[in-house]
Amino acid sequence: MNSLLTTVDFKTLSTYNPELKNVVILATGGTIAGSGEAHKTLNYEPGALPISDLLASVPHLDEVANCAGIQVSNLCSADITVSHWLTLASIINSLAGRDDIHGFVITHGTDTLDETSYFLNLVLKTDKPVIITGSMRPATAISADGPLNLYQSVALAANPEACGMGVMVVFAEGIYSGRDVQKVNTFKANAFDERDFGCLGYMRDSEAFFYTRTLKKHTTAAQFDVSALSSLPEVSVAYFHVDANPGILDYLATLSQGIIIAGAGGGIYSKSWIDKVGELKQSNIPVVRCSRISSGITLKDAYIDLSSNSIPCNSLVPQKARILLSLALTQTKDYDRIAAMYNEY
Ligand SMILES: NC(=O)C[C@H](N)C(=O)O
Repeated sequence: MNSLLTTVDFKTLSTYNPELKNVVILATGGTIAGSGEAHKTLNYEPGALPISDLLASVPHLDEVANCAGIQVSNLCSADITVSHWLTLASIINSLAGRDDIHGFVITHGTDTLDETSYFLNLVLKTDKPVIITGSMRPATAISADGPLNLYQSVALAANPEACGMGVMVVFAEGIYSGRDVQKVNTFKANAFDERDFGCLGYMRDSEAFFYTRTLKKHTTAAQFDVSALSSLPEVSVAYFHVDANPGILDYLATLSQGIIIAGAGGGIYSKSWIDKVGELKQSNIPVVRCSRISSGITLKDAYIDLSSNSIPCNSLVPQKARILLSLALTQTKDYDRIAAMYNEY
């Protein structure tokens, strides 16, 4: 058993209130734990402050839930690895079985938060709320946005309405699905949105207002089980552009068991890439087509899928299509089965 699990004991909290729900906070780092000069939001150290400081910075948090923190890592989210994902999945899947734990919040850097959200959405085996949040301004900045994001995430994690909704992201008073959330601005505090679909709802103070839910499979309905894995099949992303060298695909094939192409328009690429993708199919390296455009869908297309050599991604962005292909490859290399997953998830 992971030694971090034994540290979760709500009754030892000086503020413990038996009337409230119990929420576990898993801290991974990011700007929400960043430290620097108050007026410099560009130059700071991400992942510098411990979870205890983050919790202490949120007034009235002990009125919405009893919170126990676990420091999983403390780094910039560009340094998150599959090993961190497997650790998060294993901790949450283990703790979710406890009757005295009602929800989870993960604090995370915003730059790869969309990827961690989708991965966990596919591999967690719980209906209990799992909320991911972060901040755009470091904890030490003027008008730091982390404390409100954390306050509202804990409130949502303690809210029974959030059960069974899949992994969600709370950011700048919006509630987003882990499947569709994407970062849409490099520096503004309102940095997240959902591909084409708006958001699931809003947070106002500690109250949640839901308006919609995702129809795609997740958590307890998903078929993926990573509990026995220490790594995932390697999948790389190739970005297509005018006159792109098909040799890139040859190179990626030496590193990868599957390849995602971020194609132009509806996920297309040149004849030289079409030929190369055909060769990859012969070599048993599945290729999934996505678009480098951040909205719309990528479907089967007579021009590009001449002999069904590639699998269209439906509506996932390349970095999320990569996660699904990696998980799919833990079960199959069959093109039809993988294609079905891109419609289900
Ligand atoms: N706003 C942030 O959290 C950005 C930071 N570089 C990270 O992803 O860790």
